Amino acid sequence: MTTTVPLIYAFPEFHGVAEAVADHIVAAQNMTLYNNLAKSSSAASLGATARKERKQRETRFKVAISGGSLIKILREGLLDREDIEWAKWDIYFADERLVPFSSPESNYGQAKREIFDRITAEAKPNIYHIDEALLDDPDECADAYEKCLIDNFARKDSVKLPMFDLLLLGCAPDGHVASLFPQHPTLREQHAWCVAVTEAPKPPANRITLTIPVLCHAHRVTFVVEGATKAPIIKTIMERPEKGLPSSIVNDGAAGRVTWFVDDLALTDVFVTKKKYKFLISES
Ligand SMILES: O=C(O)[C@H](O)[C@@H](O)[C@H](O)[C@H](O)COP(=O)(O)O
Repeated sequence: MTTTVPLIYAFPEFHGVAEAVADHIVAAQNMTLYNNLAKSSSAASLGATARKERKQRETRFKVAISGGSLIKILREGLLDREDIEWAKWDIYFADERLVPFSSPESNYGQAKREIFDRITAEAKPNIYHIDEALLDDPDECADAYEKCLIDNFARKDSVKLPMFDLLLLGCAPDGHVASLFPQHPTLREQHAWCVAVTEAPKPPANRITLTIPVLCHAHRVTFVVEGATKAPIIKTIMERPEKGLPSSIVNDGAAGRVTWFVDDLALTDVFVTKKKYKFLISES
């Protein structure tokens, strides 16, 4: 297993993190839209229709988000900003809990109430959520969501894995990421883009999740982690990658493309060894 020096954005006081995460997201948005525009304009060999289609597809910012406390941080950081081009965003879910959207447990439901419904921009982002009619059939639900990804990431153009421009992920105290749980068989999935999770150790038991290959293939992966309850797991992820926790697998698998936004409390246990880390924003 490779050892990498994690990039950690560390905050002595967490109230600044929503803004810092938002700055990071806007930088990623601008870079993606600018680069993709340049790329699609130079695709001169394509026919006019193909060029138009490709341009429409490529000049979008493709983001996947997980649930939990991340949603509130995104709401705090993103809603008041004017430099977010919501109309060019395609928002997917890294995982979803199979409960009605009206439930407080629903990732889409929470994101809708906290963020999507409050976007004042005239042009809204495209939101890709699960099919609520398939809640009782986890496999069908996962297959349908994978089909949605295939349609939008054009597997027919021999795309082997979808490449999100940005993943925004939380990390749970047990080290699970999206809905990939430690030692759960879904962790070993190598081919599917999206799978059903049943008997999840954290309720609700039924979920769907993007798989490790998809998470590790993203252009940029961002973890946002706060609170003292996360301190032990942050230490384990940073210092014991051989334990193979889901978050460690993504941290290693996307090495060089991963950034962590971690508050002071969650860093308590690694501060003693902080010289090992590259702190981009440190204690000043
Ligand atoms: O649906 C889920 O369970 C989430 O997507 C999950 O992966 C979440 O990101 C972590 O559990 C962290 O959640 P907290 O930030 O709320 O601790």
